[in-house]
Amino acid sequence: MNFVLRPHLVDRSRSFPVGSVHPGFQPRIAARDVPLLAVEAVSLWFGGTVALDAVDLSVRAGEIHAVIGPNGAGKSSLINVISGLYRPDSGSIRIGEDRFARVPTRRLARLGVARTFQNLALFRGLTVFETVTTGLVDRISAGLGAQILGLPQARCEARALRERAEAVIALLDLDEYRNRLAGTLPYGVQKRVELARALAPMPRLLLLDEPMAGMTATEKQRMSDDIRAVRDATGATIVLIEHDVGVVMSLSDSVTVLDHGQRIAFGAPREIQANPAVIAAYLGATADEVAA
Ligand SMILES: Nc1ncnc2c1ncn2[C@@H]1O[C@H](COP(=O)(O)OP(=O)(O)OP(=O)(O)O)[C@@H](O)[C@H]1O
Repeated sequence: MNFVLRPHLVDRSRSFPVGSVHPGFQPRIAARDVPLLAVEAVSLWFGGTVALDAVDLSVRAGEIHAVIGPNGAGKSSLINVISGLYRPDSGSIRIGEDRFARVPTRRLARLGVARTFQNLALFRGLTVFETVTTGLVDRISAGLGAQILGLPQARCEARALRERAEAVIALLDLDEYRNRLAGTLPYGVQKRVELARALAPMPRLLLLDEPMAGMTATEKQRMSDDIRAVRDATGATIVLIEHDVGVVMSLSDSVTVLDHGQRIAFGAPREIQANPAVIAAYLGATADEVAA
């Protein structure tokens, strides 16, 4: 992998149209029409409970794709299958050119996949900068001896990783917090730090399990802006679970709706909003409420 990072060029005030990539980052895949992720007829059972029932999903490179559905619909199970935590009972997962019956968790970083979890999981004793650099551990190739001795290769690598962390901190506007203990920051900022840590290895596929859970409306708006900025700056493909329909409709390029483990709808947010099955099954609301 060969990323070029120019943190001084990371400027969030610039707007990058879909299909372009921020000059501070060079992602591995930037082609938009190629499906980066394909979930093919995946089923997953827990005893007698079907969590995923022959679910298909296809996400093009550079898209923001939302997975929605009522409680117990299978959303987390789907993310856990894509990130290799669960082995599906049948079906396959394709990431880029590679197809798996079970995604190998140990190869996730090399496959260019990173994820966040529903619950915050930050080390309380680490600063924001240190937390972000923990996302880069898999990127260290110099041996321990070379690091201890400060050999040129190790020094060069350390500098590149530091620059990587700096670029992410700049992109997510975390500069003012960089030396603060991550666990002491307001909840919304901690979630941003978590996003920064996941982004640090420059994944081509970023899986976000309820990144806005428990947030106020203002924090959600901020997180939406951040997620969009990440996609626009890095070209990463983003799959996220979110309950707030308003957020999903304004943030996503495409949406999958699950109910009782089945995919009941897939399409652009506007189509989803008007889909009677979605309104009935997931939202339990009127079309007007969905559109609100
Ligand atoms: N580890 C597990 N063991 C047993 N059953 C499970 C497990 N994980 C999920 N399930 C079951 O699988 C189904 C799908 O659960 P999942 O957590 O994927 O749904 P979800 O859409 O993410 O729900 P929520 O919005 O409440 O987080 C549910 O019936 C759930 O009870």
